[in-house]
Amino acid sequence: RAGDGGAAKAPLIGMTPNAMGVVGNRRSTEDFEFGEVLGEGSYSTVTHVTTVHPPYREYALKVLDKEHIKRERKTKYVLIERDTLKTLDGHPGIIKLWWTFQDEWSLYYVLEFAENGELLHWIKKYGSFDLRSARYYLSQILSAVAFMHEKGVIHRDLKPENILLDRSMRVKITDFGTAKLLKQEEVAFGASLDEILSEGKESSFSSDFWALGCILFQLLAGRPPFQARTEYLMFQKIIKLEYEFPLGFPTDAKDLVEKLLIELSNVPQVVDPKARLGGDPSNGNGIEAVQSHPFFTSRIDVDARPPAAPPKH
Ligand SMILES: NC(=O)c1nn(CC2CCNCC2)c2c1CCc1cnc(N=C3C=CCC=C3)nc1-2
Repeated sequence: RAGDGGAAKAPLIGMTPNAMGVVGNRRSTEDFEFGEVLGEGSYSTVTHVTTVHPPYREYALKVLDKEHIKRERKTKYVLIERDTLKTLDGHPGIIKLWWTFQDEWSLYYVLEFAENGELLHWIKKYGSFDLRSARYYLSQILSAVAFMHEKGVIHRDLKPENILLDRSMRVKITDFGTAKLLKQEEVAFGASLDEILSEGKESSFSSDFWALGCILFQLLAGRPPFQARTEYLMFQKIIKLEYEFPLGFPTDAKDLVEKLLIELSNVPQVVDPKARLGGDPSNGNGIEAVQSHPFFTSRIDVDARPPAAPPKH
């Protein structure tokens, strides 16, 4: 480090803030040992990596192919994901983007590693969750969604595949490549924002609430509410609200699912987005209405525990 005065100005050796403003001292793939591939997209691959220098840390390294991004005109989505993760930095329920770097061929996102993978894996492993476990997971997902919406981010693809679990089985939401990041002035609109957005139903906050209803159903039923052989048949079931609760589905959970799964349907009495739980923030029917629902607040007698942290894969 430089002498008097210089120390304050001289950057730490080998440590410079990147575009994220995050000081990362891993500037190339040489700094990582590559492990298993965790997931692949049309222009990216996510791999479990460990730093080769101490302190040894595990990350999920997302490698994005520059040529493919340009060819497929995906630059906008790449930037939305980066900016969204930067905007959401700091919430424990959202995968953290530690830093980024690039080389001639690729962009690299150094992301938090969620050791226990997808929530969907554990729903399939256990068949379905008990009420206490469903509340454990849904309350963490809701906390992350509340934070996202407060920051003007709509995920738009919330599902058990994109809800990851860390080594302590804590929720870590990922995959913001299709998220909508509202401009500051749009976020400033606050309560009336949802109405502006609900013209384009696919991009309003309510699409995340719909997803919460589907996730809660799946946690307790062990299957999604809507299943069909084709997308067209699926869409028909959704707009007609054609789904059935299995016998024994808990009452409070049933009520919450019914109140969340009314947004995208065209059932006459619910065309108004305000009819949906969470759909009218200006009248106290915002995300707080979901958080204060009896599903989260009523006593559960069953002394069930969320799935214990499982043995390593
Ligand atoms: N698209 C991504 O950004 C992404 N994709 N994955 C793996 C996907 C596998 C299919 N379902 C969605 C996620 C990740 C991330 C973020 C960062 C991230 C962090 N930890 C894990 N962990 C996993 C552990 C075991 C199996 C799968 C993923 N995965 C990811």
